[in-house]
Amino acid sequence: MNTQTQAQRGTASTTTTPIVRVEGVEQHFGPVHALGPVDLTIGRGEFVSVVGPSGCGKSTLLEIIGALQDPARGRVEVDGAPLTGPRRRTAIVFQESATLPWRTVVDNVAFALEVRGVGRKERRDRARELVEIVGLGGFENHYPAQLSGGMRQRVAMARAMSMDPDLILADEPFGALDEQTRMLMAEELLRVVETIGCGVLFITHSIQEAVLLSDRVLVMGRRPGTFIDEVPVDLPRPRAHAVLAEPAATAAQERIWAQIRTEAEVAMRSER
Ligand SMILES: Nc1ncnc2c1ncn2[C@@H]1O[C@H](COP(=O)(O)OP(=O)(O)OP(=O)(O)O)[C@@H](O)[C@H]1O
Repeated sequence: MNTQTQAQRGTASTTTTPIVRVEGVEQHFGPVHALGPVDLTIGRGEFVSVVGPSGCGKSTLLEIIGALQDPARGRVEVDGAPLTGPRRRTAIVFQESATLPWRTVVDNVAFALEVRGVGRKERRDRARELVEIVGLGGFENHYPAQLSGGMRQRVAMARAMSMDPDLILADEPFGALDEQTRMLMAEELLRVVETIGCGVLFITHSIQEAVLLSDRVLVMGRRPGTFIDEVPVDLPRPRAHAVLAEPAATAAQERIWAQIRTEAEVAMRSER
């Protein structure tokens, strides 16, 4: 896949080495061939989404790139080096990212900095800045139980950002939120990613969300998942929801839907 254009667009680094390079990656769980083989390149500062039917292997791919599981076959390079274990600058955000219930919002965000040995004053200052960025200003001293699900997910996002990530791996991060909060969070994420310029691998079931956020959308076929289409999203940035009405956005959504429709139908029938 040609990611040169996106790699050059990236602001996080002067080098054009992609942040992620995956070659021939496969996963098997006993007799279950869960994934691949897949190849994938993510440029620096590039936002890539993966959509595909339930159970096709999307989370498996993300977990392999996050070093949460080893692939059965293939190679993964992050930031130009073979992946040997979890990386400090890879931030992972899940649907139900855990917050620490006994810590306030600001102390939850400061936690990753604390683990890295950053001094108390510096980490609190940085955490307050991030809390502000994700729109939780005024809630610094609240505890997770006093927040809505959407607000807790913002805490998780701020904590991920506190790690100064060059790569964010997000697995349905807004999947548990209501539609309205989800839309607001997607715009928030856009703003954050456009500010820090890191690479993103984003897994979603929402074609609309994928088109709104991404430079490219990869469509995965049913299990064992391989990429069956790559849809570039040629829309200017910064973006907001209004861009979804543009012809380039509707064309991209229709193309993606046409690709996954058959896959999803077959996958659904085989689950029955
Ligand atoms: N640890 C495991 N042991 C056995 N099978 C697994 C394991 N993890 C995943 N699988 C199987 O591998 C396949 C791919 O799973 P994965 O979670 O990656 O799919 P997905 O595309 O993320 O699904 P969804 O969209 O429903 O979240 C599924 O059939 C799943 O049941």
